Amino acid sequence: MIPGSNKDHPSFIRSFGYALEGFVTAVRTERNIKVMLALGIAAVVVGCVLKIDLLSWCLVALCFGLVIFAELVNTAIEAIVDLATQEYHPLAKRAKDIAAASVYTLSITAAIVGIIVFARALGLIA
Ligand SMILES: Nc1ncnc2c1ncn2[C@@H]1O[C@H](COP(=O)(O)OP(=O)(O)OP(=O)(O)O)[C@@H](O)[C@H]1O
Repeated sequence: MIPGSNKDHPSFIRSFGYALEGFVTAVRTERNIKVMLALGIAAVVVGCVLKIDLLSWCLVALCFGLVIFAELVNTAIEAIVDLATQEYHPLAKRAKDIAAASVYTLSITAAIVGIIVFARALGLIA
């Protein structure tokens, strides 16, 4: 039986375990998540080197988390679409393209925030 399909929902710890499993699977199978994690780690290193302030750390953490979140949701949507059809379908294309667009929208936003945060830390902007 699929866990959670009856009235006995999995415990919090077991649910967290499934979520962790999902995260590990996504990191193992999706190149984009690896790239985003590497960029996030790079941002943390640059933040340490430039000694950015607390609010800037909050912005870096928020952007990092949101981009990873979007990529995870995008990966889940891709899996659902592939489960629904292995054939070419305009709606499958629409769903995957829009899900991918959400990741790029957030990535570009995070890049702009990162440029502003680090440019300010370097004294390039007030
Ligand atoms: N069943 C389908 N029907 C129509 N178009 C599809 C279908 N599956 C994929 N596509 C098209 O191919 C593109 C790439 O799909 P794919 O599933 O390979 O995602 P991906 O390139 O692995 O995405 P990501 O890089 O985020 O992992 C989609 O954005 C969509 O335009």
